Parts: sequence; structure tokens; C-alpha cells
Amino acid sequence: MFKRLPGDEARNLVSTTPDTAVVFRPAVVTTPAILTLIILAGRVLAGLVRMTWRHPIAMLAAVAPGVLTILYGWQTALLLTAPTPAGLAAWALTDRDSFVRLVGRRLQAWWRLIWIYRRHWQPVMIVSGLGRHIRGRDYLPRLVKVTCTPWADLVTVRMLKGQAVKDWADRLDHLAQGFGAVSCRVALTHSGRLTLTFPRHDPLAVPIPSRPLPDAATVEAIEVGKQEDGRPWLLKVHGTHVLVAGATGAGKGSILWSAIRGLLPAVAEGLAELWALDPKLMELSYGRDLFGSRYAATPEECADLLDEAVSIMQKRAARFAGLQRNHTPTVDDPFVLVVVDEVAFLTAYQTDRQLKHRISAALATLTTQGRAVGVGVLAALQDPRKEVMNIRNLFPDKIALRLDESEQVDMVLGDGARDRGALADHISLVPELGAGIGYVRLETSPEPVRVRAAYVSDTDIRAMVATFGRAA
Ligand SMILES: Nc1ncnc2c1ncn2[C@@H]1O[C@H](COP(=O)(O)OP(=O)(O)OP(=O)(O)O)[C@@H](O)[C@H]1O
Repeated sequence: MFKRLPGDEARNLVSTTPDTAVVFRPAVVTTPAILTLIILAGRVLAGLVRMTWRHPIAMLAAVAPGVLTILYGWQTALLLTAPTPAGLAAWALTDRDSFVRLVGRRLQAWWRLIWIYRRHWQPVMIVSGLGRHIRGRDYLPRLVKVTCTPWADLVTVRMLKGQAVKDWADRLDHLAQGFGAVSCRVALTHSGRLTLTFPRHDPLAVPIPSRPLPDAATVEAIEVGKQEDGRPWLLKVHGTHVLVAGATGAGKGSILWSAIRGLLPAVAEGLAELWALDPKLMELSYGRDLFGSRYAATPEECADLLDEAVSIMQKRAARFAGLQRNHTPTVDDPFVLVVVDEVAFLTAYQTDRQLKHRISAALATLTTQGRAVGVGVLAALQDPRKEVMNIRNLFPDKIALRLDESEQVDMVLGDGARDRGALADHISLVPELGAGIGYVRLETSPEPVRVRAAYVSDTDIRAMVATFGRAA
């Protein structure tokens, strides 16, 4: 009945070594076929119980037609079960969003669990070195569940005992390639549990047009683009300082302009002021009228403007002392955002030592004391190395756009950011595909989030100047 397997030959083993003192003849116990069948049946039953426990509705849908047919005949079964698919189809046609959210994504997740992840789990784990094959047994991390979002698969994994997140972070390429995704990111969710994110498509692949002007005057989180999951990317500039690092052509301008755009209604109401330092004389000069007299281009002018910001900050601090600890923008004490394009021109690349010292001191003073009194700095920078920007750590919020070298990612976003998937050095050089794309660490989570800034075109800037130039 059963094929003879190599193991059955063990009883015929003889030693071929001459004069061997001891010859092993392993005792081979033949398992009765009935026992094997009972064990197999037990496993199938346990699998069915587990499946019913985990997916009761799916099991009911699969089993009900058969049971009804046996009990009442096929006509009755058809009559009783047909309304379900018909109802689902009607639901899908009338309210596609809720159908996709509640049914479609679950089916998709189930299908991808079976077809992509479970099918390839063992080989990918063993080949990538995340699982172990010891003495004929596989020790594999456990694939807990798969959830589908509109753009990615989130795969929950229980690590093997003794594994570290770094073991997984070092093998992101293996995982992406193994499961047919373009990239993979890893995040620790609970002790011993990870979530792997495999994007199915890229919602940031096409440039995003400039965001609509806010209806109300606000200095709080400004919508400057989109996050990878499709939600708006809200940038906080009030109560913090933001450093935008990116190689030339990475799209730093689009973040500066999106932030400026979002603040314009507040500027018009007198609740905010935009001060611009434009040492490259390129980016901010285009909308110069938006800044009124608070625009500087030469290093001397920039130093004067920064000193003025420091003086305002210190006067406010003296007035607020003992009365208030946080700033609320008012017409008398508006929020001041100092926008600096290519800050290294004013610091590292500045040849006049005295001026360089003055500017560095003013920037350090603003970034250490300005938050609480409503003076913020939004600075762009091409090269994030410490020699170039020794005060980069005084900026609480940092954004990494396309960077030239992998080591620069952790310099901008902090240790371990690249290991967790902030591949800022892999962003495309083609402007349509990569400009404005970057990684941020939001306050709520240490995991880097991929974002794309909206592109504020020259036409947008001209329209902004036409509407708000006078207010400035
Ligand atoms: N958010 C964006 N979406 C799509 N394309 C963009 C975006 N931002 C910029 N671009 C494109 O990329 C080009 C370079 O952008 P930008 O000049 O802002 O880069 P940069 O980082 O400021 O470079 P540099 O440091 O050389 O000034 C722009 O001319 C534009 O065509």
C-alpha cells in the first residue's frame, strides 16, 4: 500500500569499515498504517477547528451551501444562499468604499496570506537566514497575520526567541525580493512582534499639486503634502524648528514654499510673519514681495535680520517670563517663521569669519530659545554632515529628502532610521519620480514615514504674491 522509503533500509545497514568493533543496527519500528492515518485525520480536524475559530464567516459561506443541499436539496439551497452574493454585489455597486474596506480588503489579505506569504515563507526565511534548519527541523519566525491597506501589505510576525529587530532590518532587501515587493520596512509593534510593510504600489509616484490655501488663519500643523498611506502630511512649524536636508534638486524648495503657502492666511490676519534669508538668491527671491522688508540675501543683511529676530525673541522672553510658558499667536505677538534657504552658505561656506560667527550664534540662540516665544526656524540644507551644520541637533524636527550617501540618513533622522527603512539615498534622481519625496519621523512614532511634498509651481507663487504680497 505504501511506497518503500529510504528510511526502511536502515535495518540493512552494515559497517563497511574493516575490523569495526561495534556495528550499529538501528531498531526500526514500523508504524502501522492505521496509526499514520489517524494522526493525519487528527491534524486535518485540528486545522478545520482552527480555521473555523479564526474565520467563522468564511467557513460558514463555504460549508452552508453543501449542508443545505444535503438536508433540503439543491433548489432550496440555491434559493437560500443566492441572496448573499446578490446582496454583496449590490453593496459593492452602491457603496464601493465601505464594501472594499469591510469585505474587499479582508479577502485580499486572506488571498495574499495564502498565495504570497505562506507559500514562500519557509524558503524566504531559510534563505535570508531569518529561520534555521537544524538537524532536519525548521525553526521559523511565525507568520501571524496579513492586513491589506489601500497601498501596502502589513505582515505581522512573531520573531524567533533571541532574534533582534536589527536581524530583520539587515535583511529588508531579501524580504522585499522574496515576496515580490519593491521595498520592505520593519517596525517593532510589541515585544517579540514585528510589522513588515510591503508596498503594493506607490501612491507618491506622481507629483502632488500645491495644497489649497487653508480656509482659516492658522499656524498649527500645515498641510504640505501626502504621506505614503494617502493621508495628508501635516508639518508643524509653530513651537518647533525644522531642518530640511536634501541633495541638489531633491525638492527642498517645495517644502519651504508649501509651509509658506499654508501660513499666508495667518500672515494676512497679522497672526504670523514670514522672514526670508535667501543667500543663494534663487529660491525665495521669486516670492520676495511676500516677505516685505523681512527679506535678506547678502550675508551682512542675513546677519542683521537674524540679530533682529534674536532681539524680538529676547524681548518677548523677558515679557513672558513668569506669566506664560507657551506662545499663542496674536496680532501683538505674531508667530515669526524665519525661512532659510541653504543655511550652510551662511555658516560653513561663509568666508568672513566674524560674520560666520555672528550668524551661527544667532541661529543657535533662535533654535535653543525661540520655540516657546513664537519664533521658529525652517532651514534647508544640502549637506547634513556635522562639519557643515554643527547645530543640526538643535532642530527638533528633521526631514530627509534625497541624500547622496546612506550614512547621511541617520545623520538627519537619527540612529537606526535607515535600518528601519528610511532609504533616502535610494530616492530617484528623476524630478517627476523623486523630487519632494522624503522621510520624516513623526512625533508619535520612531518609525520613519515616507512622504511627498506638494509642488508649489511658479504660477502658484505668482498667484500667492498677487493675493498676499500687500499683506506682508
Ligand atoms: N514636490 C515636488 N514634486 C515634483 N517635482 C518637484 C517637487 N519639488 C521640486 N520638483 C522638481 O525638481 C526640481 C528641483 O527642485 P528644487 O529646486 O526645489 O530642489 P532643491 O532641493 O531646492 O535644489 P537646490 O538645492 O539645487 O536648490 C524643480 O525644478 C521641480 O521641477
